[in-house]
This record gives sequence, structure tokens and C-alpha cells, in this order.
Amino acid sequence: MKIGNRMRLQGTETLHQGWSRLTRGTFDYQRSDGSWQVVSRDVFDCGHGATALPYDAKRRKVILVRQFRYAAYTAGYDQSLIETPAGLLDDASPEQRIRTETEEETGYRISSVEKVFEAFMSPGAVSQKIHCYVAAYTPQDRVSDGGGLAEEGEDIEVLELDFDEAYAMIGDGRIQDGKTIMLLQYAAINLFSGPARANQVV
Ligand SMILES: Nc1nc2c(ncn2[C@@H]2O[C@H](COP(=O)(O)OP(=O)(O)O[C@H]3O[C@H](CO)[C@@H](O)[C@H](O)[C@@H]3O)[C@@H](O)[C@H]2O)c(=O)[nH]1
Ligand SMILES: [Mg+2]
Repeated sequence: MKIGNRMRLQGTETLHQGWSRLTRGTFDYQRSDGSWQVVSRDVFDCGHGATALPYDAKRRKVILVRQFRYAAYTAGYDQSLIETPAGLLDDASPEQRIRTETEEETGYRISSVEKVFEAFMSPGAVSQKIHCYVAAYTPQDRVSDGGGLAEEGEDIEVLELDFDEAYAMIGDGRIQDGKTIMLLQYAAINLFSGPARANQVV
């Protein structure tokens, strides 16, 4: 349902403009009971992103990456975070971006990618939408060591894991990244069959 006339923007102010942008919007919002309320919200914007879960259904493997994430560190996560390869779109299309990023980060050149969903990961405060893909790969698709771009501060470890182990890592807390959990659950339902599905909450 469209918000339509229930939201009237009064204005926005820029609180920070750098690599990212922090803005504050103030608007009149018509509540469900018909009354009007003035609301202010801060929004963090660093552009949209794309991510992919590379999977080898025959060998029952997936590829994930591990890297230090300062934002998670400030929230008390004192380990490197395990994630699906991902990148900001910059000016590229999501599909083009995820191919390039997957190769840079994992060293695998994926040929077929399948879009599975788009998701706002933190819509209360972050404007970013992530375009999520799955991508079949084989060992022959490896073209380099991956690892990301050192000149951009990236230092990425590539993990090829048994799918069942990766799936179990959600339950025991070794995987705590939202997009990664969503894509592994998608894979359990749609790409792999067997033990991992037993844990699936439906
Ligand atoms: N100058 C500057 N550059 C930054 C900053 N933060 C990150 N960068 C640069 O921005 C690039 C981000 O790397 P990508 O691989 O493109 O993105 P990502 O950090 O993996 O982010 C992806 O995952 C995020 C978390 O899951 C997603 O939020 C994001 O959309 C994207 O999908 C890196 O080159 C990094 O150096 C900053 O504060 N300042
Ligand atoms: Mg990345």
C-alpha cells in the first residue's frame, strides 16, 4: 500500500557528508487513527549493495569470505566476520557488480548468477538495499587467490566450506551476518537437500 498523502516531508538536513552521508528528515505523518504527528529520523546512506552465495551443488560446498568489520567490532564482535562476498554497487548494475566483486574477493569467476531477492537490512536507519544472488561454481572457475584489494584496505580470507557445516555455523553463532544467514537458508530450502534442511524453520 502506498503511503501517498499520509507523509508530508517538511525538509532534510545533512549532518555529515563524506564517504557516507548522514541526513535527518522531518515530516508530518498521518497515524492510523487519522491524527497527524511530526517525526524526525536520521538516515545513514552509503549506497546500495550486491551479494552472492557461490555454491557447488554436486560437491555440496559453498564459498564464504572472512574479514575484519570495524562496525561489528564497535558492537562488541571481537572476531573476523564470515559473510557472502559482497560489494557496493558504485555506478554498476547489481549483476555486473556481483560478478566483479565475487572474483576480486574469492578468486572465482562465476558464470551464471541468479537473483533471489532484494532486502533492506536495517530499514529503521539505513537506506541501503542489498541485491542477493546465488551463483553456481565449480573448482575449475578459480582464476586467482582472491582476497580483495589491499589498496582499499581489504584483507579477505576465502573459505570453501561443506554446506552442512556452514549451515550449522548459523546455529552456533559463528555466522552472524544477516545477508549470509538469509542466503544459506535460501540454499537449504532451494539448492541443497539432506541434513541441513532438518534444521530449517518454516
Ligand atoms: N573512504 C572510505 N572508504 C570506505 C569507507 N568504508 C568502506 N570504504 C571502502 O569501500 C569499499 C567497500 O568494499 P565493498 O566490498 O565494495 O563493500 P563491502 O564493504 O563488502 O560492503 C558490502 O557488504 C556490506 C555489509 O554486508 C553491505 O552493507 C554493502 O552494501 C556491501 O554489500 C572498500 O574499498 C573500502 O575501502 C570509509 O569510511 N571511507
Ligand atoms: Mg566486500
